[in-house]
Formats: sequence, C-alpha cells, structure tokens
Amino acid sequence: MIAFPNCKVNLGLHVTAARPDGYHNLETFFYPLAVHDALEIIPAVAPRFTATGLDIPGDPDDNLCLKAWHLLKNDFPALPPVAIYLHKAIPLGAGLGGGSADGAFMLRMLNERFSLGCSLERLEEYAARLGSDCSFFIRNTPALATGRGEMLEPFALDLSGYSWLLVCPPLHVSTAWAYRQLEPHPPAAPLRELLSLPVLAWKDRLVNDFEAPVMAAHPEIARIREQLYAAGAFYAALSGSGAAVFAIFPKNKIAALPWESGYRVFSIP
Ligand SMILES: C[C@](O)(CO)[C@H](O)COP(=O)(O)OP(=O)(O)OC[C@H]1O[C@@H](n2ccc(N)nc2=O)[C@H](O)[C@@H]1O
Ligand SMILES: Nc1ncnc2c1ncn2[C@@H]1O[C@H](COP(=O)(O)OP(=O)(O)OP(=O)(O)O)[C@@H](O)[C@H]1O
Repeated sequence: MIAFPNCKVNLGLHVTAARPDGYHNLETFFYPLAVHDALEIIPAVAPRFTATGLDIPGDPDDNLCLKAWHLLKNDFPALPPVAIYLHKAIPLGAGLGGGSADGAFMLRMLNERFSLGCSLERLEEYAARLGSDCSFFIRNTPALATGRGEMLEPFALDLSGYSWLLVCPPLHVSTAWAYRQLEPHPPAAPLRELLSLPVLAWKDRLVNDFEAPVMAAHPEIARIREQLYAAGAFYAALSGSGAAVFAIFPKNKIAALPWESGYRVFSIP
C-alpha cells in the first residue's frame, strides 16, 4: 500500500501560554499543501525502515513511521510487521510538519490495510502521542488548532483559487529553540475573525509569533518574505517555526524569482 503524505502551513500562529508539561498552548490555522513524501508499507517478516531522498538526521529507529507502527502494535498485538519505504521530499526542520505527516499517514495506512477498526478520533489520539502537529494530518483538512496543536476544529477556508509558492532556505530551525524565544501572550484578535477577512487584508494583521525571533536570528528569512511581497504576493509568512516561507499569489501569477542555490522552491499553481 502506498500513500503520499503532504505538508501543512500555518496561517496565523499565536503562542498563548506555557504549560506545566513543558509544551505551549497555541492558536493556529493549519492548511494542507500539495508538497509530498511517498510512503509505502509491505507486509514483512520483521519491521524494517528504508529511507531515500532528503537526508533525515538522527536514528532511523526514531523515525515517526516506525514509532507509529510500535504505537499500534502495543494495542493490537496481532499487527503484522511491515517493511516501510519512505521517500523524503518535504524539507525537514522547515515548519512544514513533514515528519508529522509521515507518522499520521502511517497510522491511517496500518488501520486500513490491517482492518484495525480505529475511528478517526482514535487515530487522532494516537497521532497526538507522536507529535503536536501530527493529529491534523489524520483528517488532513483545513482546521483551527488549539491546545498543543492537537485540538482541532474544522474551518472551511478554501484557498485553492490562489497560487502558492513555498521557499525553503537551507536552514534548520529547532522547534524547541523557537518556542523558548517567545513570551506567550493572548492574541490581539481572534484568529477566525482575521481569517474571515479577504486575503489581501491579511498582511500585518495575520501574525505568526515565531516570525520576530526566527527572522531576527536568520535575516535571510525576512529577506525571502520581502522578496515575495515585492513580487506581488497577497500574503507571505513563515510556516510554523520556520525556516520555510510560503506566499499566496493571485491565480497563475507566481513571479519567477532568482533564488540562491541551495534553496528548495515549490510552486503550487
Ligand atoms: C511550530 C509548529 O509546527 C506549529 O504548527 C508545532 O507547534 C510544532 O509541532 P511538532 O513539530 O509536532 O512538535 P513536537 O514534536 O510535539 O514538539 C517538539 C518541541 O517543541 C516544543 N513545543 C511543541 C509544540 C507545542 N505546542 N509547544 C511546545 O513547546 C516542545 O519543546 C517540544 O519538545
Ligand atoms: N518521517 C520523518 N521525516 C522527517 N523527520 C522526521 C521523521 N521522523 C522523525 N523525524 C525527526 O523530526 C525532525 C523534524 O521533522 P519535521 O520535518 O516534521 O520538522 P518540521 O518541519 O520542523 O515540522 P513541524 O512543523 O512539525 O515543526 C527531524 O530532524 C527528524 O529527526
């Protein structure tokens, strides 16, 4: 069985409070975008993980795909071992939730392939144990998120009438570091109100709290956003804790910009 985990971007992100468990409460809007990994599972004699494409740092045993299998194996002892093949194309440490998407798609695939009978709600609970961003990818539809990012409310905002550009400089921003830079505070205006404004009105209103500290540490990221606005973007912002910057352009009006070598750029017309 094969699936194509996609990435997400955050439209607005407020970090509202530090929590006793070391995490933070946030308020954000998750929007799925069509930049994909490829993930295949094949029944095997023992669990096995093979990765190609972009390099994934760290121990392969810590990969969220394997972690997802172990999580379900714990509650479903009859779950057969699988060989997992992951082709990684979603940039890592970019705030695009690529690892989270792989983990969530793995849960969905195992549930379907081996008829485990888990509801979407139950899969979301498993996903939350893999990572804060992970639950979103179970339904994978636009949603407002609160709590650690795992409390989801569908929010029907269709942005398919625009063209998107995703610009990923060769920088890896640590999510834990980014959270430590912030002074949590309640948002000035509720996110759902801001999202209801026309896209053209979002600039300077729809804020990602990570932008100030991340752009101060990496001025290159601020320059990317400036270039995107100068090229006619309706809205441009950091995704999650970065380093990816996304831009929303009028349909089929994405400017061809001379990005430096080493940048990964994805265009979604
Ligand atoms: C920045 C975002 O991408 C916005 O969507 C997410 O909040 C990050 O979610 P994620 O990568 O799934 O994060 P996790 O793997 O759960 O946590 C990584 C680290 O980020 C910090 N973290 C994460 C989520 C959260 N709500 N509060 C936090 O403080 C914690 O230090 C944690 O140890
Ligand atoms: N399947 C996976 N793909 C990518 N990274 C993974 C995966 N499984 C575990 N990881 C670990 O997670 C780290 C970051 O993953 P990810 O690509 O989700 O980061 P991110 O872009 O910062 O996402 P987020 O928006 O969740 O913060 C990697 O450095 C890697 O060590």
